This record gives sequence, C-alpha cells and structure tokens, in this order.
Amino acid sequence: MKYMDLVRSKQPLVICLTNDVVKNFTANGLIAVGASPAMSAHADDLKDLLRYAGALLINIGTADERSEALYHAAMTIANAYGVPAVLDPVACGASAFRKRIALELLEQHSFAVLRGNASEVAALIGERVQSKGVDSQAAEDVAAIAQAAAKTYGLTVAVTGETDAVSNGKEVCLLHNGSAMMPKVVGTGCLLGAVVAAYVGVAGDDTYEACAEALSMYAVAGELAAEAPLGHRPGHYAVHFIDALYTVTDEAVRQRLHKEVQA
Ligand SMILES: Nc1ncnc2c1ncn2[C@@H]1O[C@H](COP(=O)(O)OP(=O)(O)O)[C@@H](O)[C@H]1O
Ligand SMILES: Cc1ncsc1CCOP(=O)(O)O
Ligand SMILES: [Mg+2]
Repeated sequence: MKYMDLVRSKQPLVICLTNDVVKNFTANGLIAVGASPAMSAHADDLKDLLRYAGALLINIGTADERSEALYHAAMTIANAYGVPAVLDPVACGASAFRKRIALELLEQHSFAVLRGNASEVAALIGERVQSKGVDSQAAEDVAAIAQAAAKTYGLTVAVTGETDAVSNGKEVCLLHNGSAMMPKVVGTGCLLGAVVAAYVGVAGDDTYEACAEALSMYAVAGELAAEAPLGHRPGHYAVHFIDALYTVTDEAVRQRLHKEVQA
C-alpha cells in the first residue's frame, strides 16, 4: 500500500469545496488518513491555498449559484497550477440542476477522478440507475458504468456501492470489500471523494492505482469499524470508522482485500 504510507508521511493539503452536511466529518476523516484539510469559500483565498495544495475536491452536495461559480473559479486555478481534482457529483442522478452543474464542470475543466455512486455516474453517461436523492440502488454492472464514464470523460472513475469499480478507460478493477454500515452514516461517500483526492495528490501520474488503493484502504477500514464494539449501531460506527481510518495497516488491507482485475 504505497500511497497509504505516502499520505501519512507527506500529509498533503486537500482543499475541499464540499457540502454543508459533511464538512466536519470530511475534515476529521482527512486528518485520520494523514492528510491536511482546508475548506475554502472564496476565489481570492483559493488562489493562495491551491499553491500549496496536493489536491482539490469539488463536491456539489449543497450547490447554489454562489458555490457553482466558486467550483468553476477553483477548477480554473487548479488546472492552471496543475493541482489534481476530484469531482463528487452528489445526487446528479436525481436532479436536473445537479446534473447540469456536473456536466458543465466535466466539459469545461480537467478532473483527475470522478467519484460517485452508480446512480450518479450512470446519469452522466445517459443511463439510469434508480435514486431518490443522495443514495443509489445497487447497479448490476458497476464495471461497465465505470469504464464507459472513464472513456467518455478521459479520466479515472470510481463507482461505489456494495461492490466498487475503478476504471481509467482501459483497465477496470472491482473491490468486494466494505460494510453495509457505511451507508448508515451520512458522509461516508463524500469523505471518500476527499480521501481519493489525498491519495491522488501524492501519486503523480499514477491516478488509477492511487484511486484503487484509496478505495481498498477505505473499504477495509469500513469492515474493521463494523467489527468494533457496538459497530452495528450507526452512532458508534461513525466514531469507529474515523478510528479505523487512523489505525488501519498495510497488512490488514492486504489480508482482507478482495480485488478482481478485469482486462
Ligand atoms: N452495501 C454496502 N456494502 C459494503 N460497502 C458499501 C455498501 N454501500 C456502500 N459501501 C461503501 O461505502 C463507501 C461510500 O460509498 P457509497 O455509499 O456508494 O457513496 P454515496 O454515499 O456517495 O452513495 C464506499 O467505500 C463503498 O464501498
Ligand atoms: C444528505 C445530503 N444532502 C445533501 S449532501 C448530503 C450528504 C450526502 O453524503 P453521502 O453521499 O456521503 O452519504
Ligand atoms: Mg455521495
């Protein structure tokens, strides 16, 4: 787990433009994996902060006119500075407003990674997986959705759920880890986007491997948290999950990982 150690030793600054529901959980989760979070809300501020940043996260979960303009300003700066960016298109499968924002961001800027659940990523390639909001129904072929989106937008795509799929348009891998408790705590998807940003931020051009590694570590931490005392209750689970992100070892990930690489 090359990038787990690198994040812990380099502590990359991850600038997060994220939704109002998950800001605190995201900041604590980033610290737990070894990264350094900073939330920001103004383009002038971003011009300075992004100079020192390892990566940028754009999460559209509570987008409004002001934040939409800020996403574009941040992406213009990040692309100019060469800072890799992750897009989390929260609930874009359930709202035309969100879908338009996500599509315009993907069309006008260069992202390193798109991270969403099956409903969200499917919506961005003109397919439909049922969703009422921020959650998704399970999709039959997450690998196909990830690969099609990666080809369409020319980036690495992570489609998450009971099984996660990661693709760079050529290769696809499936990760059969995680816990059914993860969707019982709000923000586990959003924090994952930030953690992917941290891993990609220390990985140079190795975006696909870093993204797959981030998802592997994260899902195994999800399993460890569920096995901790009272880990089957959501309140305890949330605390155990942050602890597991902090304590999870290379060895635990290698022992538990159920990864399937497709040609
Ligand atoms: N039923 C499940 N079983 C195992 N892991 C899951 C399950 N649902 C989600 N996860 C994990 O939870 C994390 C967040 O993914 P997801 O719930 O798809 O995000 P979102 O909250 O954006 O919909 C991922 O690491 C994913 O693997
Ligand atoms: C509930 C909610 N509403 C808008 S953003 C958000 C958080 C979604 O977080 P996650 O998808 O990580 O559970
Ligand atoms: Mg989400």
